[in-house]
Amino acid sequence: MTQKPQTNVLVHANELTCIREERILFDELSFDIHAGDIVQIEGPNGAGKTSLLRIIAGLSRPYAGEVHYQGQDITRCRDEFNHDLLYLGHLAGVKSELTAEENLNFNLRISGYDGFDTSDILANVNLSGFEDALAGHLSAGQHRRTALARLWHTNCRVWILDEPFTAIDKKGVEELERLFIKHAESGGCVILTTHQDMSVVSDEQLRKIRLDYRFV
Ligand SMILES: Nc1ncnc2c1ncn2[C@@H]1O[C@H](COP(=O)(O)OP(=O)(O)OP(=O)(O)O)[C@@H](O)[C@H]1O
Repeated sequence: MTQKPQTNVLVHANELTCIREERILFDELSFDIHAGDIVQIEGPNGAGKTSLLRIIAGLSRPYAGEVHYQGQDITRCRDEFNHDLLYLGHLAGVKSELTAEENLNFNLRISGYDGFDTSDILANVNLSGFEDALAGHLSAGQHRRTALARLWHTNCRVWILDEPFTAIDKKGVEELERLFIKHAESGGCVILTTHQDMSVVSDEQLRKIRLDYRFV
């Protein structure tokens, strides 16, 4: 089913149903995500938050329903959607055998960016002096920051971030929150999961979509 797009709806979830191991995680779930939205998918462990993010990102298929990007089913505008999508999963896509700088370079290049001063970008995430450290030798928080560094340099409008604050210290979380606000204000959207409360993004700026663990 193709929906008529509202002008500022970026992502539309249309009656999504997800079943895992014979358990219905969510059923006929629909929502719109607009330009300017910061949306937290919340719910207890195992409720289906990561499953929902992966479906929105087109990484896995729902049992039923579709995801639309700017009015088109994402299975029919995959190139355009992927071009505008930045997905950061649990495992964050950081290679332990590469340095922090090599990881960032790699991630920027596969997203089509080249020739940038990566040391400036790493400075944004407090990794100055660690450019040449192997990611495998970094602390958990520094490892995560290596993955997050690309957020400071992307033109992608849709950010889907699975637990971006994991292992990040308080100041780092606040910097990320400010970046989310800036991104939303410039016409993008952020869809994230976190078990932490946010302190910079206000209740008015944050939309929540709740999933509850179901017993069937
Ligand atoms: N590919 C899969 N195959 C089978 N079961 C899966 C798969 N992916 C997720 N599940 C199951 O679906 C349920 C929801 O998992 P999911 O990772 O989406 O939850 P979550 O809400 O993100 O949890 P958490 O807060 O712990 O990260 C879990 O019971 C999980 O074991």
